Amino acid sequence: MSSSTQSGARSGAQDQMSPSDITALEKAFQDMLSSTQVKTVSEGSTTTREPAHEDSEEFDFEDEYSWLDRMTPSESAAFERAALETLFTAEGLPVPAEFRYLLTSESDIAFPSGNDVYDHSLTARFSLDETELKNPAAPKDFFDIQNLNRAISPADAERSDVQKRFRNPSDAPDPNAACIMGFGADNGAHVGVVCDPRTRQFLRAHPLFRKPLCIEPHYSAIPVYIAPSGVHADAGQGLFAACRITVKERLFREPPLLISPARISGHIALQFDTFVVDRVVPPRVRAAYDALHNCWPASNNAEHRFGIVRTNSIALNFPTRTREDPLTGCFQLLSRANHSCMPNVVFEWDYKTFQGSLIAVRPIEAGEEIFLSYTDISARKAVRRETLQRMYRFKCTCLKCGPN
Ligand SMILES: C[S@@+](CC[C@H](N)C(=O)[O-])C[C@H]1O[C@@H](n2cnc3c(N)ncnc32)[C@H](O)[C@@H]1O
Repeated sequence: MSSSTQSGARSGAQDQMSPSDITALEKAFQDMLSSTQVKTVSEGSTTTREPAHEDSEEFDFEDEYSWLDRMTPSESAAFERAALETLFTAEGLPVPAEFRYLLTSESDIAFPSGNDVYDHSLTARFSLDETELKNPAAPKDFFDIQNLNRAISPADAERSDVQKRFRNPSDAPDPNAACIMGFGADNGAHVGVVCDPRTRQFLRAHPLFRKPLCIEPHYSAIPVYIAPSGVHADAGQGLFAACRITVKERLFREPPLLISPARISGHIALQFDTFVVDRVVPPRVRAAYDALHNCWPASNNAEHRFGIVRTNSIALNFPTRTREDPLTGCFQLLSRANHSCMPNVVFEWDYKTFQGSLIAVRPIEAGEEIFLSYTDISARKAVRRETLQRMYRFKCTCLKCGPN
């Protein structure tokens, strides 16, 4: 499966954008494409260009934006429509409804950072909205987890093994997961978040709250592809380098599909089905989430969807949470990386831009599988094996562990 085949349904987020938002976004995007300036990111205090390749002297625009040439006919059509739309606005004419999309149902085009409309770059100003942070009122536009309870019928609950294993009336309400919210563009959240009330307050104050979240670079320009893993016959899919990747290169950034606490009660676990189905997340996100791997046995959809969270979540450091009690994220691409105790990439989460990324820790050749470590690689083999078996249900046979 290639990364572009995963991006199925139309993004609800983009559907809901106002014509002026779309125009501004389109203009910024066009400006960015025609710009001769290389966009910069700051690493700590130093501002540096993010290298496409360590060994390339000049930034190669043709190469960087070659995905424009590789657009499918429907993607091109979407661009044409967007251009038309810009014309309508310039003429002061109402924009016909059929032009109100920048995205097609097949495309998943996101906007590289550095534009001045939705700037997700690391140099962008980051300031939490103080009024929102001080606002004690429970916002109306969030689901109260208690209200979702009714979505699980008693019959379903009775049948569910998850229910039998975890459900305990004293679990509710779970302080770790008292609310469910969408984070991302208005009326079309890109990220579904299960969190505690304090985190909810922080997220509401985040500069990107209700803004479209972007994927960098565009999916078709990301130097990885998804294919059956070579690590083990049962390992499912894996991520592979599409070209040579140099050490310290950041492969891509992507926002999570879903965020949830690492420790979660059975009461909340059972809500995952409803949560994902109940349109808390838009169709694109739901489809991407459902396509992820589940290593846990499941006899119904609730168990299956909870299994996906358990299989694919990566710890994210949030200002509201401790290292011992983190929130975790499931990612469309990132979560496809398999484990090795000798990884070739590390994971990095940036709360400011709301994106996770993979960074190469050594050169990776084209066609080589990309591996993350799911556990503490300084721990003894027996400890690593036990952790991986307990949490991810596989026996690691990487070079460091050996076959036995
Ligand atoms: C986050 S997913 C990784 C992507 C997954 N392989 C897929 O098909 O989408 C984690 C699951 O992948 C499998 N896996 C990851 N690393 C593995 C390895 N080194 N050996 C065997 N299975 C592995 C296990 O089933 C694990 O629960």
